[in-house]
Amino acid sequence: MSAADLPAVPTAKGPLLRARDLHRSFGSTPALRGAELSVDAGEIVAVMGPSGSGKSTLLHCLAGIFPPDRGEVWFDGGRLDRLSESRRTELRRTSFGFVFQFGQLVPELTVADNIALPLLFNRDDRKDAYRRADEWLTRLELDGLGGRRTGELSGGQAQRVAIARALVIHPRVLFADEPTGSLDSLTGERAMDLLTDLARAEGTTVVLVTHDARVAAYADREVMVRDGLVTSPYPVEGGR
Ligand SMILES: Nc1ncnc2c1ncn2[C@@H]1O[C@H](COP(=O)(O)OP(=O)(O)OP(=O)(O)O)[C@@H](O)[C@H]1O
Repeated sequence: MSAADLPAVPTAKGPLLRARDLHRSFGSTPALRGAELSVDAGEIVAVMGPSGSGKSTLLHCLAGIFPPDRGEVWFDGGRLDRLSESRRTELRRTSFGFVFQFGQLVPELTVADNIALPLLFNRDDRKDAYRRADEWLTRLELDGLGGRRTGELSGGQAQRVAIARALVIHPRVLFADEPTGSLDSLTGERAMDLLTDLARAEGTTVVLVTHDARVAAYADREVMVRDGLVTSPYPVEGGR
């Protein structure tokens, strides 16, 4: 899906991703209570905040994993929250990459299979998909590991495979939720070095949820979520 398929485009230029007055509850538990966030193209933004403050829910709404109960999500000038479930799924497959803390790789498949998978889902040529997977293996310092099952990898290697798999489609936005949460600090720093260097080289926008200030320090900008609201920096004039 291209941005042209999204509903009416009111702005020629503006943030790539924007949340306006997002509300989302789970049963009687409010997770978001009017969250606002704007992210420019190419920006790396860290979303910080205490446990249970609504960070992951904000990320899930921004990525169209589920729609908010109320409020708006804009992507590339179009209303993401108004898309059908199937169009949101397609957008995630073609334009967004994801790195989570755990369990994102398919353990029965090899490292190369895992990285090529998003390309194969998008019906890319098989040979080309594996060639590109190979390139990303090198970029993530995983040379020689393409034939291994992902269950045989160290935590740091597995997380770098997950980063390669997220970036192989050249996503417009990379969503990362506690990407180093299961790693020791040195291994986590190496993963963050690679993630942010590659995102900057590719011009990929990154929304990074973390409670770790050392991880957030890799971002261009930090925002704080508290009690379902983005409290810092507060939205300022001109749409930010
Ligand atoms: N699927 C769900 N079902 C029920 N409640 C949920 C669900 N997801 C989130 N919540 C609740 O919504 C609130 C916000 O959760 P969320 O996971 O967004 O916070 P978070 O800041 O990412 O927390 P953490 O840092 O601990 O991952 C919490 O009270 C949480 O218990």
